Amino acid sequence: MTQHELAIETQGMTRTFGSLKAVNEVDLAIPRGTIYGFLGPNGCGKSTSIRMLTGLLRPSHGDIKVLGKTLPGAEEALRLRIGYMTQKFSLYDNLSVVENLIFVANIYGLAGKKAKARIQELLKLYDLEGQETQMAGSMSGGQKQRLALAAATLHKPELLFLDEPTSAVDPENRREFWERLFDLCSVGTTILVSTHYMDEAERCHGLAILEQGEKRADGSPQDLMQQMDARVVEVAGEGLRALKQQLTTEPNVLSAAQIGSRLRVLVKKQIKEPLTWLTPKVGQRILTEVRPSLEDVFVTCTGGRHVA
Ligand SMILES: Nc1ncnc2c1ncn2[C@@H]1O[C@H](COP(=O)(O)OP(=O)(O)OP(=O)(O)O)[C@@H](O)[C@H]1O
Repeated sequence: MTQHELAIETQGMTRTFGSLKAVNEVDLAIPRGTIYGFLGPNGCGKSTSIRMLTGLLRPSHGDIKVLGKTLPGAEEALRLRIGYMTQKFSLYDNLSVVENLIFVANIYGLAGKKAKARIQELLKLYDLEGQETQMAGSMSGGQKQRLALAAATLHKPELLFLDEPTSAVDPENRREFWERLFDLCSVGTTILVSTHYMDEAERCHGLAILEQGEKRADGSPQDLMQQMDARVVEVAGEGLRALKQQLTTEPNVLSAAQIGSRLRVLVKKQIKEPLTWLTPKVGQRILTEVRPSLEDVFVTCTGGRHVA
């Protein structure tokens, strides 16, 4: 892939805080026009990575190219080309919906008729008509999120960074939000979104699994599931809590987690016949090999240390 087709390219991107390596030697190659996810638990370095890629934080070392420009150095040139929606609602609670949007428009040098027209367009697009004069602080989580997305995209950025954008909204609003992201993507916007939700990560074209500042895996959700280093077996029957305790002591079992009335067991790939291998360990219970999920990939990549 040529450089022009990549929205983001990093080699060895690293950021330390004292002795802590918050982001450690991360390589990325994110194609333009895609939705790319950072999946990982709290503290794995998602926000720190995004802050470096937006030019807000200097890397300790490593090469970063965003929309073909080198960071640090091109912050000002990139300012109008990228959008950033932070983890916390970053607009003014005591300004109205329209006042917030006018404020953001001014930051991007948009005023007068042009600003007014763009704001009207956004109010319609993000379902905020009728709420123009409402104080942002009094809006629901879903409405605030739509307003924040309107603000982050007001200047029609080519590249949009979203840091855990849906942590404060319910499943229905999350779903709707993702539909909006695909609308933006369909008109050419590249989106980098961080999340700790598996279902969100599964919607991305590509994703990186991050843990303790390091990239553990990278690829499309489908490829990651297919190439996983473990096989998945579900066990149905009695006494699953005790069985779980027993199986997690096995070195070849990466994890065993109960899902309803079944125990989902991840067996290392070096065991060629997981069903045969497990049979003597589970007594009369019923075994079925099932297809991996992204959550299984995540657990496998992180060595079973994190169970979402
Ligand atoms: N300015 C800072 N000074 C010191 N340590 C920091 C700073 N910013 C981040 N860290 C540390 O770097 C690590 C990565 O933090 P980061 O915020 O990037 O994680 P995250 O994956 O975004 O998690 P979360 O979702 O909880 O924000 C954490 O251990 C955090 O405490």
